[in-house]
Amino acid sequence: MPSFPKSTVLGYPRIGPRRELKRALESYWDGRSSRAELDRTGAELRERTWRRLAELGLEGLPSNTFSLYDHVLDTAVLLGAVPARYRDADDPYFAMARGTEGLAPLRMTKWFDTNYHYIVPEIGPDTAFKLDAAKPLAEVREARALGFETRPVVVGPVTFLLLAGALDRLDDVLGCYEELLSLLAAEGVAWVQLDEPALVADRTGDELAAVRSAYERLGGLGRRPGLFVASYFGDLGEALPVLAGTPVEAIGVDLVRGGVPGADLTGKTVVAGVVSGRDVWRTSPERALAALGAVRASEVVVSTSCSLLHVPYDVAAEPALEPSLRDRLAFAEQKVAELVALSRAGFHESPAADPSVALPGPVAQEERSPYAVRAAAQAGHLRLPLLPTTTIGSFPQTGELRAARAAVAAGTLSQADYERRVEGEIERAIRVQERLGLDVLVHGEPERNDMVQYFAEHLDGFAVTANGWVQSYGSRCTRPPILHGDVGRPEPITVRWATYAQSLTDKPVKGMLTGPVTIVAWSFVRDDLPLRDVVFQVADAIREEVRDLEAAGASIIQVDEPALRELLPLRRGAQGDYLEWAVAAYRRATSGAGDRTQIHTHLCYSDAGEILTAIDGLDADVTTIESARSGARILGAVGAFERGLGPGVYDIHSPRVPGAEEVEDLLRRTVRALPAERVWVNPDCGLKTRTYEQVEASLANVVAATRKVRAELQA
Ligand code: MET
Ligand SMILES: [Zn+2]
Repeated sequence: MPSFPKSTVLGYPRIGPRRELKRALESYWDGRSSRAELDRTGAELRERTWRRLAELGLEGLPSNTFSLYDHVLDTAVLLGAVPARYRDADDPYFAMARGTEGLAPLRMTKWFDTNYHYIVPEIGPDTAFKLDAAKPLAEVREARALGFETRPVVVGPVTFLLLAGALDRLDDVLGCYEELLSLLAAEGVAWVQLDEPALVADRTGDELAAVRSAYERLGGLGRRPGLFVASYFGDLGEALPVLAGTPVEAIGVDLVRGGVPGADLTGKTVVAGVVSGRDVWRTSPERALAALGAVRASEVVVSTSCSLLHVPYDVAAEPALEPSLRDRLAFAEQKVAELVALSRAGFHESPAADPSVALPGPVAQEERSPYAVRAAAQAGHLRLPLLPTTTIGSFPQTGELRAARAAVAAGTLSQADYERRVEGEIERAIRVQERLGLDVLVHGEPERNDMVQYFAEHLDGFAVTANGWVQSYGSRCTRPPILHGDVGRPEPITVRWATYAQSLTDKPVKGMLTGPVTIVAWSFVRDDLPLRDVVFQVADAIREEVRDLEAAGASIIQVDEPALRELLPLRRGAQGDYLEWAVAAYRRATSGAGDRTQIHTHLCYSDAGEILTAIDGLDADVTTIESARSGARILGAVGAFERGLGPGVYDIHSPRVPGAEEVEDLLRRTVRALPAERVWVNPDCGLKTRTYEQVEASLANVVAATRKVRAELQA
């Protein structure tokens, strides 16, 4: 077996330094450009990446890390797992990813504990696997034509099947992997990378046995490339000795989140992930070298802890960042330079020390009164009808508003003119809600580009980037803020908009905030501080905002935590501790509110059932939660929930307008599962991605259905 190159990355960003792929995809989807043009953009981005990695001195270049949408979907195509209903679509790949007129897309969910979303493969007992190796082979050849030998990267068989909930199909799928390895060997490929991140979560004995048999079988193949099994996002734990006992030549371990393997791995190459792929901070050479030195193996390769897909491209594209912060940052390009330095001289310059912060101490936690006391105080004050109707916060973000924000940034629109437009949007949203007859209104969030970035822009201790885009799914990217210092709230953030909205109506308007866990989950956070302390500090800033909203007259304040589930540790053993401090942070942010102030929270993902106890622990007076999209499955689990609950009756992820009967049906199911006095009626999530036309028609049906069910209950 040829030896493994001295330095490598497990994967690289693919959206393009200026989101070239996003533009090419969206223009192709809209019919403004051809497939050939899209493919040309893809080829340019791949070439650019290989050239840049080689220029920086990286030895082991990956291929097949590019994707037009998602690498898990690519793997499904590779294995022939395309459900029959998509095969006749004009473009089956994008039909699976995005749906067509008559065809819903495949399900999408979050990739382990990241904010990247993958397409969930649909595999049944009848799925006929059949290898289609066109993509990895084409990329190997394309790179070779440019003078680069590459290592194709493919999702491994165990992770792929676990994500699809179909590990029982292992034998069938392994036939395809064997065939792939033979083809790659015939192509002259020296190494292949099989990604098995699922091995860093708790696995049963049967699952570990599947790992053993899979890699014994693939390893036993006569003519094949070297096998590199990559794990990431945590420690391999029990899976390490299992893998080490198979004939695979190289094992990738995450030494940022996991520990240095205690076992002696002589005979294997260890691809040591010492440069983090999950944050934006420069690597401490001392720590990296110590970890590299402690690995006992035949060869040690310097690598990233996971694919660099989860970080932006280049710090050099951020001239506006403060120099003292910029010097501490490493995006993908800088991380590659670190790897090369670590592999060559075994040393590189230490990053500047992080500034010290005043970590929040324990607060004398004021607890709110018991729910019954609060509920009575709120009922007397709010005087809401049975089955109150509300929405989740955002109203449609119009193109004009986005253009206005860009114009402010470009200096062609004054701040005062922009603020007048925001007020105009608030007024529009309030009028629409009044006309529809909703009971609890929202201001519509027109001032927010994003529910986290907006707060980051107004809090001390955060920086926002100009080009720091990270792929979230398909063509969608976010720019996570960077939490780098002491978090503080220099002045009220949302109060003026909330007050303006309330001045327009007699109905209650909810104050609208993002919770501390979500702000931290969707930011790049300092790696030298315990996450818990950082979250508490953010909680204290939100707490001040809650108090100011209350003082300004808000009778209802919503604090959203849609990312509560996302930070849940992959190993069960660590989950309890996390949930405890996450819940404590939420309560710290909200417990300053008086009994008469109704606290709402909002969560949106289909598997909320798993953390229902923690959601209950948030102690919010009202919880709105996604339900319609997942066929109201959550209703089976929420019967014991003792406070207000609004399982969504309108799936806002689809442009479809739900009929009044459909909403009525969902609502009837809800009032059968829960006491009617506790039920709220609302959509699954915010309305920002919808049009006013869709929203008005849908909400009219929601209100009509509610009135009907309400009248029956009161009869
Ligand atoms: C992803 S949860 C979104 C909540 C936010 N208040 C909104 O309505 O957009
Ligand atoms: Zn939501």
